[in-house]
Amino acid sequence: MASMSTTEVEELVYKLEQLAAEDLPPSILNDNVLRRKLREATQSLNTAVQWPSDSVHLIAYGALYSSMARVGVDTKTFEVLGGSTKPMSSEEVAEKTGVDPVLMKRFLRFYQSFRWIKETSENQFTANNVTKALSPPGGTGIKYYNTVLNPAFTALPEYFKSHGYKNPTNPLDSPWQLGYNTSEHPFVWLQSHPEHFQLFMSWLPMEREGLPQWLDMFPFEEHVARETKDETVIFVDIGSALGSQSIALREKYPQLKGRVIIQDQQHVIDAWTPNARPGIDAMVYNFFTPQPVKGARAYYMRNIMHDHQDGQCHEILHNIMAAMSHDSVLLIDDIVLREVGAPWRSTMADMNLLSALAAKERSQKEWYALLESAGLKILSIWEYAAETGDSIIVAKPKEFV
Ligand SMILES: C[S@@+](CC[C@H](N)C(=O)[O-])C[C@H]1O[C@@H](n2cnc3c(N)ncnc32)[C@H](O)[C@@H]1O
Repeated sequence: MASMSTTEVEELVYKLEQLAAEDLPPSILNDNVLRRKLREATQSLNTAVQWPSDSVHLIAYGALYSSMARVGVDTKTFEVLGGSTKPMSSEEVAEKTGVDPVLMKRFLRFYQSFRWIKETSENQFTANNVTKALSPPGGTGIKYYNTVLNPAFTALPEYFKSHGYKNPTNPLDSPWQLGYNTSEHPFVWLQSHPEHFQLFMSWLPMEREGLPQWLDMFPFEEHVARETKDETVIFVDIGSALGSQSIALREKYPQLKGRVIIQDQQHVIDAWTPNARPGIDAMVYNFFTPQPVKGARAYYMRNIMHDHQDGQCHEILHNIMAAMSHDSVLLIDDIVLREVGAPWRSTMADMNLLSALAAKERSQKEWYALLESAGLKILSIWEYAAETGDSIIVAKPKEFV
């Protein structure tokens, strides 16, 4: 253990306070590695200095954070503060949001204590990076988790107790069904709950906001789309939702020749239609049935495999493999869990999948085992966001390698 004198620790505290007093400089914010190191080091230190009752309170109040964030989003408190160029008093925020001034004062006191907003002097508040993250469009994430997933999260203890602490593998008997008192699969349930479906669709494209994206790193044109013609199908986005990654691909390579196709269930394609983009074709398709688009350059799935157990993944993969040609690659965009020291963003995602779909994130070993057993060979894995372990897994049927 590094030994530091009391004076050295005081100097460190002073330096950290200086650093935190203003917005961090671009030299830190734009350096992903340095930024992550600082985040992790301060988090470890923060944990190490907690008194026992701090730890209990910070963890036990989890439900309150979610609810209070939701209140701030619903009342537009974060948005109002984020939109102001100067600090505001609680009365001013109350007037703009229509909240009782006494209540607003209590809200703002709470938010500043957790550093979701900044208190510049007595009764003067301003936005910080967290306030901005909770303002539109990011506040959608708060609504999504608070509305759609909290019932499943809340059901976890009772679910595990009543299921003998066995690893859930049946998507029709997961914490979701207990929390919602339903027997339906979540993807079916969402079809008859428009508010929840809308939140799901809105949140998906924003989930990785601020982190590096796969197209920043993966050389798509060089690896997948060389010498294409107008009629070449270059990208089939299977289970695309509203096509965020197909849109990103078109924006990154506006000159690229060839067709981009999104595929999803009927109600999702219906939601896409009013916002359809040129250069992207939409198709209703159930990935448990034979893939109708043959010989595409890339079959891409983001966050699809992680929604399913291995048996269902095999079905989906075999449907794709039967459509692939020598020139085709499979691109799986999912988390590859680190064997040691998995980051919290990836373990949260894993518990989220467990709660909603009795599904899971996979480690590198699990990915190799899954794809090998389906008859695929992994050619490479490109980790593009160390914060989450998000990666592109490039694979081909063994007979084409
Ligand atoms: C977790 S979302 C991922 C969406 C998108 N790929 C993304 O990363 O933003 C899963 C998607 O799979 C779609 N889906 C679920 N079951 C499907 C099926 N049987 N056939 C086609 N799509 C399906 C859902 O409608 C949803 O859009």
